[in-house]
Amino acid sequence: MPSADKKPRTLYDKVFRDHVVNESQDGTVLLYIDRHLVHEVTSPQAFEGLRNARRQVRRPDCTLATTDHNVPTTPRKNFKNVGQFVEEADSRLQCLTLEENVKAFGLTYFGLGDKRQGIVHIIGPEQGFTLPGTTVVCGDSHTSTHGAFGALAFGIGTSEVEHVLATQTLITKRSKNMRIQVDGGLTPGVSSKDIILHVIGIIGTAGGTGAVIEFCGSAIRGLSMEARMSICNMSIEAGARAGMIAPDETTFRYLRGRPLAPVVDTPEWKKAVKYWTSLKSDEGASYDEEVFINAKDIVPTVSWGTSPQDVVPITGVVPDPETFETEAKKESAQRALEYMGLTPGTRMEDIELDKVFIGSCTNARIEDLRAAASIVEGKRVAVNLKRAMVVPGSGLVKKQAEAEGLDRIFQDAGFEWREAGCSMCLGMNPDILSPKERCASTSNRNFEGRQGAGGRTHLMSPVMAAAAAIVGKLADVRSLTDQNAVPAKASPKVDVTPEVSDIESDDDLDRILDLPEGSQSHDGSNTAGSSGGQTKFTVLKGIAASMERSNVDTDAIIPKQFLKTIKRTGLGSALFHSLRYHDEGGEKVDFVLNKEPYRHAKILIVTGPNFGCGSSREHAPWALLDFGITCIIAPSFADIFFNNTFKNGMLPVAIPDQPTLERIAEEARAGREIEVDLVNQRINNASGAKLAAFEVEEFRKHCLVNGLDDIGLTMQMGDKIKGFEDRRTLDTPWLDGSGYLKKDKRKGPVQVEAAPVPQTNRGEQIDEPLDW
Ligand SMILES: CC(C)[C@H](C(=O)O)[C@@H](O)C(=O)O
Ligand code: SF4
Repeated sequence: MPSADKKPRTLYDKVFRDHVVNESQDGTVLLYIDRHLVHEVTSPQAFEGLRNARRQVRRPDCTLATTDHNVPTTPRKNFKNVGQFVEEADSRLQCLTLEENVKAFGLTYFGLGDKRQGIVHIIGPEQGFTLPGTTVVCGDSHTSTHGAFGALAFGIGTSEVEHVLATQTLITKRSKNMRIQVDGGLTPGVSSKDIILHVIGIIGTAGGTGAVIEFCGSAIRGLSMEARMSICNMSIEAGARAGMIAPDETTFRYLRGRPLAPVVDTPEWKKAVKYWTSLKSDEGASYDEEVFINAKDIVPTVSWGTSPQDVVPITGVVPDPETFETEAKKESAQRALEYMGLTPGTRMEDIELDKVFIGSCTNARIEDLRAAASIVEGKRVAVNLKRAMVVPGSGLVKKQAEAEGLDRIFQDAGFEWREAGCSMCLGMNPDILSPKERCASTSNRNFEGRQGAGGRTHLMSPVMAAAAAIVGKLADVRSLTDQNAVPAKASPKVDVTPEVSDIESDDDLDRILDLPEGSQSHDGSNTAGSSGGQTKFTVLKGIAASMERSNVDTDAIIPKQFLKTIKRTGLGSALFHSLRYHDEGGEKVDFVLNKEPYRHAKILIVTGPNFGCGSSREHAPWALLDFGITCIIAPSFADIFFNNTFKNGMLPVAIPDQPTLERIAEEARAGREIEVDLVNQRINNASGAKLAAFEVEEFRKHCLVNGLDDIGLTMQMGDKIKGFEDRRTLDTPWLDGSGYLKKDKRKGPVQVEAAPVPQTNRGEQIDEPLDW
């Protein structure tokens, strides 16, 4: 709740401050988590951890689970159960494991037989589970999506999933504040996906590292909630911890009537709206970084390379690596072009495609499908395409699209119309690209092998993907539509003079509370633990392997096919899989970890920045650990990866000074051992002479040196957490889950058999079978 303190604060500062359970002198914060989304890939090991420690889920009423990554998107007409439906054994095991866990721990679950199932980041907002001013986490990097509501939403690793399940809190630190202001009107054919691709093109995939980005400005204000979600979704591709947009009338209108939002026109709704309206940055709040963009400069944008920052206007050409500033950038562009099978100077519009994918948590909401359908209506998919598919983000999006006849439009044009899931966004399910196949995709990552080993991804907006499907090549949507008008359904609602107003008085609030439905679619008792538990890290001496790469993503550290395990161990042989092995099998002799003495490396030195970017998969540190590497030294790290390493008794050391890092790398290249002394925060050569000093947060060091399990430590703060929860119940009663769980006076919230919610988020009755 707003405090009397007058220091101007940002939106992020406010939401963060409202969730502090405890703050230590070194700035380590125990943060309360309001909403926890769970999926099958990043939760099995967390539930196993709970079982091993005999812990319960603290707040089942604030936890919502679904299955999305592994699920086939084939028709579910004959669906009986997951065991029969999911053919691939590892995928099946992961889905079944989630089902066992949600039953055992009493969680609400939308399984494959439930129309509310879908991609975790689509269903949270759709259900009203995601609310302004909340903290939202999920073992998934695109949790940033939920920031569109003015929530502080971020991805976490599996150890942190376990921590939240057990304690409903996380141990964290304050992030920096970054503001990206986009002003003016968007030109025809340009959508929110183009805004975010443009932004990432400017600030780069490490541009937001360590920061929470607040998106603001008239262009952002003019966007619908769904369009805002696409922007916040990809803040992680900009390296940020989270993305946020201040809630406004558009937000409140979207939330009206959602099953888990406060009921409209009740005192609770009024109280909630009043609080939500206070969630905006104060006049004069300061930011560590600011970027200003004129919306007029944004054109339909596509990616050419293997990083989301590799973007150009569709009217542009494939860039020449020689024009890049540094040797490292030249090399990485060269490598990207080789992988993508592209030649510098080729017009983007001349690039022929094999497949088109419209889907993913970035762009598989109803407005995305409407926009794409408006482009393909009455046309045919180009004959050169092997496949064009539309994968709605949830069962409810699918149902709504069918009610509007969008499925027919797509199918008549030659698209496949599929069931909800992550599908070809990352290919953990049967929807994948074959090697060298080129795909126009509305997803968010174009990393090597992302959509299938050897597959080539071009990122773009739904209307651009639709245009590409019709032309058979990357295409400018503007050439398929009236140049002077935004096609009726082709772009999210854009309002150059947005209807944003400050709420200064009770009259203003009343006006907001009276908002009509509007034109927007309505889509839609813990065992106290003791701390003890992990391997201690004090001094590590050993062989170090050196890699000369930048932006090494977690997909490269451990590709998706290895995420199907339900264990933490056994991933070492798959570490850096595509860098380490040939497609046909057999080791690549040049790769450092295939050479002696580096096969026995205990330390990894990476000379380029932003190691571990992309996905939140804790499988990345698990694979390094299983290989034998417990310390990684690099100029900088992506936030989630950095956190995940500590949770596994590993030490990431940031050495931003390039000459110092080079000195350490030289020792490694010479095959000499190095020594990482955490206690004294020094890196030494084999004979003990100092090569570098390094920084490490006090609390993290304390846990590593003493081998402490932070869940156990947090549980010792049970009283403080309980106190916070009591206050939360008074201040924001709508956050105690009531939608799917009933409360028992003695036991607190307990799970009940899921009865059909009275209404879907679009107002119709649900009559489909529910899982339980
Ligand atoms: C599986 C999950 C950990 C991962 C993520 O965190 O992003 C996935 O959703 C992805 O998009 O790569
Ligand atoms: S990015 Fe792709 S794989 Fe990850 S949650 Fe979104 S749709 Fe699923």
